[in-house]
Amino acid sequence: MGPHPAVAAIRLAVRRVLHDILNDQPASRALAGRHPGLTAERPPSPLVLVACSGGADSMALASALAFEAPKLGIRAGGITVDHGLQAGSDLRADEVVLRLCELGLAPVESVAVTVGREGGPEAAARDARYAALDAAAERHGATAVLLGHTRDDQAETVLLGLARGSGIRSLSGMAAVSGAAGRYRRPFLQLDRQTARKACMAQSLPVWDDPHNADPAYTRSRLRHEGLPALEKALGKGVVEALARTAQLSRDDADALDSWASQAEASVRDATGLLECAKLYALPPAVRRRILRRAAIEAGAPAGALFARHIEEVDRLITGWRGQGAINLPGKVVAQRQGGRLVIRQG
Ligand SMILES: Nc1ncnc2c1ncn2[C@@H]1O[C@H](COP(=O)(O)OP(=O)(O)OP(=O)(O)O)[C@@H](O)[C@H]1O
Repeated sequence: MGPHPAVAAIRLAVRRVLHDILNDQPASRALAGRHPGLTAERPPSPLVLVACSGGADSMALASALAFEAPKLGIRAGGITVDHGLQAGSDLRADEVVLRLCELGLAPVESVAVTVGREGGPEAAARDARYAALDAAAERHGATAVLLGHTRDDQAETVLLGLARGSGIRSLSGMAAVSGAAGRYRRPFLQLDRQTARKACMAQSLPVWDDPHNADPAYTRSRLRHEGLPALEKALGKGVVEALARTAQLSRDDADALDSWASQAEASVRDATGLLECAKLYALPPAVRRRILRRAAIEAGAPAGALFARHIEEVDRLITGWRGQGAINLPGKVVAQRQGGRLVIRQG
């Protein structure tokens, strides 16, 4: 008898990503060159880490990694991050370490982090977590780190972007591959949360439900427990899948527009490198605003603080010129129109 369908599904998702990781590896000769002790025939086997919170998604991911990696000659380890936000979180992290070891993963490590305040509690925890995962990947020489985001997480991310009124880049949600040198991989992005949970049950894997996930103080939690169920009730069950598809389509569109903007940028600068308003005016708004955004960031505006309304205001210097004064942007950056040129610089 084959494995439970949910277990088969999580394993297949992980197997595909492991194949991608192997295909993305530099040729064995190049590897052996960097490790002089090794011959071209025997490159070191790559290490893939799973980032595991102990929740159903990442426990399912860990179990599938432990099952699939050895068959492909890949070493599989795990990292759990202790955010220190709840009493006893250190004990919980120890428990996750134990479970990952029981799955046969090695190395397994728990990393304690200090969560700051910047950007709110969710963003601060995320920043601290990724910094710790990056450091762990470097320390262990890992080729990749797997994250347990599911299709449901993707749908939530798309909805949050939609509600913020930001552009298609934010509707494109999370990438299947991201981070430095494509370090982060999300094998479950096409898989629903229920499947991950069922796979844990079928394998008798104990899972931990993060109370934050159910805490109505968190926007994402409200969306998960109230927003999406209401949408499903109104629009039908396929809404999560459709939102995930929206993410993929938006990503392709956003990539195309970004590359259009990169190409167009050179053609709208004068000999001294300043942006020419008439040439900017002739561009489609989506391309023009991308160029403006990039120029503002280049001048020193922090990307995270630069919102659509800022760029719209700068855009009005081009499309609605009536002698406006300088526009202040985050990071003490100032945009102003001077004799048919747009000057964006730190003031
Ligand atoms: N404390 C942690 N330690 C290590 N990795 C984590 C931690 N928290 C989250 N992650 C990683 O980030 C992914 C997404 O986390 P998030 O908290 O958004 O989702 P989740 O629904 O709680 O996931 P899970 O069910 O796996 O806990 C997780 O699947 C896991 O890979």
